[in-house]
Amino acid sequence: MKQELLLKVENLNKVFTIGSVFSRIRIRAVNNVNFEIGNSEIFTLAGESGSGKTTVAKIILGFLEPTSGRILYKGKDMFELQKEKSNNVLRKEVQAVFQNPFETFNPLRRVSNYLIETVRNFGISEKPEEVIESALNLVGLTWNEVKDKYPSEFSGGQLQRISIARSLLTNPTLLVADEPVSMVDASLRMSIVNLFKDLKEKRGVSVLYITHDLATAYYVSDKIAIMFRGEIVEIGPVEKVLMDPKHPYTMLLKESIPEPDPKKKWTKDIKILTLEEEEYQMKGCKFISRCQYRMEKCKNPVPDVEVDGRLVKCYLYT
Ligand SMILES: Nc1ncnc2c1ncn2[C@@H]1O[C@H](COP(=O)(O)OP(=O)(O)OP(=O)(O)O)[C@@H](O)[C@H]1O
Repeated sequence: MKQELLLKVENLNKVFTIGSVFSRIRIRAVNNVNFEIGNSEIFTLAGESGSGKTTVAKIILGFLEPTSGRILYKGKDMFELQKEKSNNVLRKEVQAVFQNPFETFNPLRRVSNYLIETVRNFGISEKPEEVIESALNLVGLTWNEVKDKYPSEFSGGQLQRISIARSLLTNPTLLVADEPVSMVDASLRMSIVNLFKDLKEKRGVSVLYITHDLATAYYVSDKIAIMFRGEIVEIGPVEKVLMDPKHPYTMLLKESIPEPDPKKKWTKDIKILTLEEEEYQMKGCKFISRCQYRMEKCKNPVPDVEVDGRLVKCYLYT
C-alpha cells in the first residue's frame, strides 16, 4: 500500500556566511536536500557533526529561514503556513524534542507547570490533569510521580520522557527529535527510541529522528538519509542503507560511529574546522579527500544514482 505523504522537502538550501570582513567564507550547510516523510513513518537523518542535520531541523521547525527550496506539509507550503500567525496547525502538529531535556525546563519551575501551561495555551481541555495523565502514561509515567517535582529531581531519561509527553499533549503528527538520546544514559536510550516506535504504531505519529547513533537508527527507522557536509550522500530503506551501504562515507560511518559532543560543536579547534571548511568548499564530491575509491571525475559535481533500491551520490555506480 502506498503511504500518504506528510512532509516533502524539495531542493532545500541554507548558506551561512562565517568569518570576519576580511576572510569571509560561505558554508552551504544544506545543499540541495530532498526527502519525504510518510504518515506513521520514522525517518532518520544521520551523519557526523557539522553535516547540516540540525540546520534542516531548524528550518522545518521555522527557527531558520532557508536560502532557497520548499517544504510541503500535507501538501501545503510550510513557510506560508508558518507566516500565518493565527494558524495554530503547525504549532500543534509539528513538535520538537530537543537534545538536552535539562535545558528545556527552567530548574526553578515545577515540571508540571509546563504541562499545564501547554494544555491551557492550546485550549486542549478544561481538565488538564486528565490529558496530562494520559500523555504521561504513554511515556511510562504518572501525574502523581511528576506533579510536585522540579527538573533536578528527575534523571535525564525521565526528563526526556516528560518532554516527549509534553509534545504529545497537542496530538502531533510529526515529532522532530534532534539527538534526543545523546544526553541519556546508554542503557536507557532504547527505551526512548522504543517510545517513538510505539507512538508510530499506536498513534500514527511520524518522527524525524536526527542522530549520530546508527544502532538506534537501525532499530527504529523505516528510512534513513546519510548527510555529509550539507548533502545527502545516501538515502533509502534503513535495512538496505545500513546493512549494505554503498556510499564510501556510509561504509566509514558504520565502522566508526562518532559520539556527539554538544560542546565540540562550536569548537575553536582549527584542524577540524579547516578540514570541515575545505570539505564544504569542494565543487565535486565533498568526501573526496577521505575516500579510498576516489577518481579524477569525483572533482566534478556528483549525480544521484539509483543502486539496489536507494539513491547514492557517488561516481562508483555511474
Ligand atoms: N548559525 C550559524 N552560523 C554559521 N554557521 C552555522 C550556523 N549554524 C550551523 N552552522 C554551520 O553549518 C554547518 C552544519 O551545522 P549543523 O549544526 O547543521 O550540523 P549537524 O550535522 O547538526 O552537527 P551536530 O551533530 O554537531 O549538531 C556547520 O559547519 C556549522 O558550523
